[in-house]
Amino acid sequence: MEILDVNIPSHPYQVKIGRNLLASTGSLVASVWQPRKVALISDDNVAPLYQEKVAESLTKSGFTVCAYRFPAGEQSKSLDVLGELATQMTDDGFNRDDGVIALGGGVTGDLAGFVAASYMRGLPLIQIPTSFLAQVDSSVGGKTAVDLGTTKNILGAFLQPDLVIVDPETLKTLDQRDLVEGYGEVVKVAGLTDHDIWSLVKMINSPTDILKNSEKLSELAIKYKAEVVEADEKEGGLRQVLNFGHTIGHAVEALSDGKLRHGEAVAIGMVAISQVFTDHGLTPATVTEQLKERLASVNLPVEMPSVSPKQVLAKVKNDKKNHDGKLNLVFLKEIGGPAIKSVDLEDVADFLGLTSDASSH
Ligand SMILES: O=C(O)C(=O)C[C@@H](O)[C@H](O)[C@H](O)COP(=O)(O)O
Ligand SMILES: [Zn+2]
Repeated sequence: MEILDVNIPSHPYQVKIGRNLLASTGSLVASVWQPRKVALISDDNVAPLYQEKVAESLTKSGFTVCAYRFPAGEQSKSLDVLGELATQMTDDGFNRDDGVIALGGGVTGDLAGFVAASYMRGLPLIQIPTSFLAQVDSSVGGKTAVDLGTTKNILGAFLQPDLVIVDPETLKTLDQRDLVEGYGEVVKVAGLTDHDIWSLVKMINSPTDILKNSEKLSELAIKYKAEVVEADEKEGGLRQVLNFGHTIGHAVEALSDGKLRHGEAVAIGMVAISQVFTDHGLTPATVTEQLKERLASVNLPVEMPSVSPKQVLAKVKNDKKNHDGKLNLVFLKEIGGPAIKSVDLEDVADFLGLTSDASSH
């Protein structure tokens, strides 16, 4: 088992990575929590695969498990589903002595995380990510949220988990598209940091390669993310780099009406923003080409879908990285060299080339 420390000063915790760790969930959870009642939250894809096994292990270690499930998909990251889960927890008598465990992919982590953050103003949380996207990115760092209509992650809270358990065996049950979308976030980290992870990414050319290297990729991606959130937990500065590709990515994801997965939209968003900065002479063309080539090598989408630039612009202007009338855009000066450019909101359309419905990047 690999143990990574996330040394956030106010809330340090560990990420434990190892094959078949799900079977030992009870003892792992017991290493950070006294026996208590736990809300074990999964979607209806993951619940039939792992909920019983995890519940059994927790019960053996003295926990009382209430297993809840919700319909799979981004549309469940909603206030309605949040309310349904909280209602079940109220019916089952949950209070502040209890805890929430998110068992599933990115949607589950964000949703169950926000249930934990908001129920009685905060219950402790443990993340057990079962998708590649959640393992390499969303389970670490404490972002929790739901969407409002097509506006992504607009209601949420920072709640660091007490423990993250990563079992790479769960990736074997993912369909190819789910595996590959998570890899979009890995390429993001590789672009931001270079070093070992970019060297490994350069050798990956198929979903099989992703699966073979998933453990090492998770370890490297989580190590980098831990360093960033240790330095800037609440995204006041450095953490914004983790949003590389997300400004345009979130916009096209929201406008795709469920057709694009998060990691796919981020792949499109990284190439689009990188091309913008290449056009402005701030990102070398070779960097944009390399990003595009690495993403396309596993069949991630890299071209903007046909969406109205006006609609993209409206979404982009609503971005969380918008401060004091300026939008902070993350770009790469080189592989491993992220930077942030603040652009006045009134200049964003010109800067991004989103000026008319006839043109888009
Ligand atoms: O953890 C972060 O910080 C990130 O930005 C990671 C992103 O990959 C992730 O998609 C995050 O949830 C986006 O957050 P948001 O603040 O842009 O909603
Ligand atoms: Zn993301």
